[in-house]
Order: sequence, then C-alpha cells, then structure tokens
Amino acid sequence: MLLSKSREDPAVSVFREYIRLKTVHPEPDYDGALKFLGRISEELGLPMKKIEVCPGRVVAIMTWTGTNPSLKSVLLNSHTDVVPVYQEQWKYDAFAAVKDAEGNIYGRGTQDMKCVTIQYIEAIRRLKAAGKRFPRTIHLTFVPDEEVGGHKGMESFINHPEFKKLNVGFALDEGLANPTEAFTVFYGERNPWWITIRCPGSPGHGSRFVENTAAEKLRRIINSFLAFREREKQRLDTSECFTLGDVTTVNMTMVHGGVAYNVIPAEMDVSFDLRIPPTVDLQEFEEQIKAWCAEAGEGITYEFAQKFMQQNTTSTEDNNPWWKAFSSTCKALNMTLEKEIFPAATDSRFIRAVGLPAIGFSPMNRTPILLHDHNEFLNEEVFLRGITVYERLLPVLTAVPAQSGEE
Ligand SMILES: CSCC[C@H](NC(C)=O)C(=O)O
Ligand SMILES: [Zn+2]
Ligand SMILES: [Zn+2]
Repeated sequence: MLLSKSREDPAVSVFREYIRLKTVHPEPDYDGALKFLGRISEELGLPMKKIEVCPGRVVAIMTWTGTNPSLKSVLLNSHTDVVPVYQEQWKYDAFAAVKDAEGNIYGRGTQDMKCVTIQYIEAIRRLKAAGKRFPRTIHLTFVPDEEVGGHKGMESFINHPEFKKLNVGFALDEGLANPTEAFTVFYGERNPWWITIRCPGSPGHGSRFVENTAAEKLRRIINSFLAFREREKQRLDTSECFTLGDVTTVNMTMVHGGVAYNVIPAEMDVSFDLRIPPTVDLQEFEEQIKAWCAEAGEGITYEFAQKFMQQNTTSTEDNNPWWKAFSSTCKALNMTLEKEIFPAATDSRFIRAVGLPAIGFSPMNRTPILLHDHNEFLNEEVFLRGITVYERLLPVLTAVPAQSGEE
C-alpha cells in the first residue's frame, strides 16, 4: 500500500510526541515521561516496573520475557532527560517537533536520545506484531539524569538490587550521529575528570609588587595545563587514524578569586574539564598533575568534582559473541561501522564499570552531529531506517547462544 505524502508513519508521530514532552533540565517533566512510557507499555503489552533510585528519580523498566528467561538478557538503555536550549537561536520551537519539507524533525532530543528510545520501542512493536519470540529476554530501561552526570540515574540504578535481577549480558546505549554514509559505534569512553586547583598566595595592597601571589601560581598552572592541551591537539591534528576519543582534551572552564580591584587575593582557583582516553595510565597522569602543582609554587592543592577511574572497554573482536552478533547484522544490512572511543561520558560507563559489555550506537548516518547544539534535528527517513536496524539486531542479539556460565 502506498502511503500518501501527507500520511505520517505512526512511529514518526510517536517520536514527535515524545520530543514535545519537556524533559528538559533543570526541571525535567519526568512524570510526563513516565506517563507516556506507561501508555506505550500498555500498547506493547509489556509490563513496566518503576524503581525510585533516588527521591524523585525513577527508572522505568519494560520487559519482553524470552522463551529461555534463565539466559542473560539484552538491555536497551536510554535516558529520558535532555539538555536546555537557547530558544532564540533556534529556527523553530525546540519542543514543537516541527517537521520541514525535507522531513527534518527539529527538537531537543531528536538526536540525544529520544530517537533511540522510540526506535527501540517501534522495533519491538513491529516484532511483536509479527508474532516473534526470542530466547533471551529484552529489558528496556528509561533512566533520568544522564545529562547531569547520571549520579541519581544510572549510577544509582547499577548498584540497586533491581539491576542485578535484570541479569544483563549485553547492553546497547546511545552513540553519535555520523555525517557520512557510515555509522559510528562506541566500545569505550574517555574518563571525565573535573578538577579545581587552588592557588593560595600572599595578600596585600594592589599598588605593590607583592611576592608569591596567587595569580603568579595560577598563571603557571594554567600554562602547564594549556601547554599539555596544545601537545594533545597536535597529536590529534597530525595523526590520520586518531579521533577525539584517542587523545586527552583539557579545557579551562572556570576561574574564581579576588574580592576587590585593589586587594591582592589570598587565593585564586582554576577548574579544568579533562577527558582521558582508556589507554592512559591514570595513576601516572595524576602524578603529572601533582608535578605541575609542585612546580607552580607552594601550598597548591587540588580536588576533583568528578574523577571516573574505571577504564573498561568492550571487545570488538569476533570472539565476543555479542559484538559478532551486532557487527554481522550490520554487515548484512550493508552498514559500514566506524569504531571509536566516545569523547564525552554516557551512562555506558556505569554499565561497563560493572564488567558488562556495552556498545554506544545511535543509528543516524548522513546526519550532522548536533547533540546539545542549536537546531538539533533528525530526518524522518534516517529515523525510520534506524527502526529497521533494531528490528534486525534484536532477533540476532537475543539468539546469541548460551555462553559458559549461563544456564
Ligand atoms: C561527566 S558527567 C557529564 C556527562 C556529559 N555527557 C554528555 C553526553 O554530554 C559529559 O560528558 O559532560
Ligand atoms: Zn545522551
Ligand atoms: Zn547529551
């Protein structure tokens, strides 16, 4: 049957409806999202459990039980929250899910990652409608607060007894768009370290040459960090095979200190956002930071607001049966995969940290990377193709033969 141009695929309508829910920080409408997901669970005929992992922070779990539920399950994870917008910089209302003449759907979360949530759901809707059943159980988890670090979301959930009950064997989570014909898949992430360096110094009158000032120490610290930044940038710029995930990025993001123009401050602080590839020795790297502090002057201290230490990556060798199932299905669909380390941090890091294999994948090729950006959009054809990708992936992932230790 030919659909007329004006008749929208119902999956696209569900996607646009989800975009319109304002699950945006700082006050995401999580109740609205749970109500929406509750309705979907009824439509699909799948039970939905709600686990309050922190006050006001609920993880929803939808389950499609397999024919052999003692086998480890496949986890389809997505976060429900989205980042704020600068509305004046957008072509359209960022929460109206406007679709233009080319089929581009505009809205916060169209790429990050409401598309993936609905693609999981619609793939399952189609598979269920076709009467399919699979050996392994599929759990869909819908988690809050990924965009603010995941501490009251996936990080809390991963340590909750309800997570252990899911008996997860393999997880899929978000990735990034790829502007080319290829699809990017992420098998690991850089470690986020957020550090504040405190530089104490001698105070005094702003008209004098006071010795040992906080500002002089601050300058040496900034110089050391930014010189390292430049070296890493050079490494990235001069290597054909490196992507952003393969080098350490350093960005100075905050400076604090001072009380008045004519008072030399007793302390000045500087903060950096560091992202460190999993191949870097973290102990050695911290020794380097200590050395920069010692060289910059007396009394300098540092503290971390974020210091992720787990460096697990997921094998992309064919002896990993999950990877083999994933990659062979993509190959059968003529999809080219580009394997990378995710440059930022997603909830996958908590999944990998407990030793589970996880792949970051958002099936969006021919799409500019616009997550967190103005005018985030996804084309409806790309979105619909993604549903067919999951429709093919799920039967294969849920039929991965029992591994040693299972059953
Ligand atoms: C370190 S917790 C913050 C998480 C956030 N995630 C993304 C994808 O932007 C980030 O990498 O900054
Ligand atoms: Zn995301
Ligand atoms: Zn994000």
